[in-house]
Amino acid sequence: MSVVEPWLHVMAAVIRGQEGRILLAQRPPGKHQGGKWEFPGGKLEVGETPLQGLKRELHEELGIEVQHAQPLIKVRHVYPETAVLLDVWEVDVFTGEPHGREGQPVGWFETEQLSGLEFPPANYPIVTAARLPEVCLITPEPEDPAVFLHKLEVALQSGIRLVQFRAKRLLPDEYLALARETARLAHSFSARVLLNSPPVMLPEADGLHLTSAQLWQDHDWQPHNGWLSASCHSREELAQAAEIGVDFAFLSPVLPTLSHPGAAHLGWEAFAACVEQVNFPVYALGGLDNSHVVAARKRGGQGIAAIRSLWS
Ligand SMILES: Nc1nc2c([nH]c(=O)n2[C@@H]2O[C@H](COP(=O)(O)OP(=O)(O)OP(=O)(O)O)[C@@H](O)[C@H]2O)c(=O)[nH]1
Ligand SMILES: [Mg+2]
Repeated sequence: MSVVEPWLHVMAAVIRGQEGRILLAQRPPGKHQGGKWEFPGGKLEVGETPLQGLKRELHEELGIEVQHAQPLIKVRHVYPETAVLLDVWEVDVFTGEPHGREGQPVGWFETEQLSGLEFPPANYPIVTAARLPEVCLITPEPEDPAVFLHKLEVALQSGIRLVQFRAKRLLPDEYLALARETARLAHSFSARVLLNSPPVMLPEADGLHLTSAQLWQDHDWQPHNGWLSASCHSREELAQAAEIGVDFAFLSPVLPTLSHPGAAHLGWEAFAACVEQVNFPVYALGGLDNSHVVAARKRGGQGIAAIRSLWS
């Protein structure tokens, strides 16, 4: 990311309503990026904290009072006219009926409708972050397929909506057969499945996940369908993931893990510093469970990913 100072600090909100629908506004025709859909918000004023600025903007533009909000993602983007830092928060509790107080059209959209709308160019990673859940299950090495699918169903019943199918010891045909079953079962819960380094990409998968070694291979990884994600363990790997155009990443190990007890880990401070340098969502991974979601969000992360703590 090029360093252009000063960044114009803009607060913007992913406002969640009933059934997770998201409130968008249309930018007035005469303004920068006019006519496009936006996450409501505006410029932070001198002396305001980000949360104060967010609350003020949403009151001014929509007439709502924010009751609860937490950081979702920060995106830096350089337009020919201005360099913006979009500081995006997720608002899940508010009072008042949102309406366009400045005459701008507003509407509620399903997350799946977002990719079909026209946004300012800076918004692509925000749309990804809005579509991704806070928690991602990474599957443990499958032993018996029937037992594996049963445990996967239990996880899906408990609310898992993103699964990274990881199976390093299966033969290619076994991998693909179980990956198809995993996608079929996950889709019946409206959950999505990323395939971790599959022998070939399957059309029924929702994304391709790369190992950190694959990041450095001279290969065009962009899948025809779905997201591209990657495993990273350092700033260098995150920068390389940005270079090849991943949609999001997993950064590990954040805390000590049971599988590698004595190994070095990043800690939350280094996690936050690494996340700050990229413009895409990053899941914290390593020694984490559901209770760490808030900590990950506070450090700029999308949420947490785990194997052990999310599997029965
Ligand atoms: N609010 C908002 N601004 C965005 C988004 N995406 C994006 O590139 N921007 C850019 O961020 C900048 C600040 O936005 P703004 O026009 O809402 O600022 P504001 O509410 O304070 O308006 P004002 O200039 O009338 O006081 C603009 O250059 C806008 O194009 C988005 O999703 N939401
Ligand atoms: Mg605005």
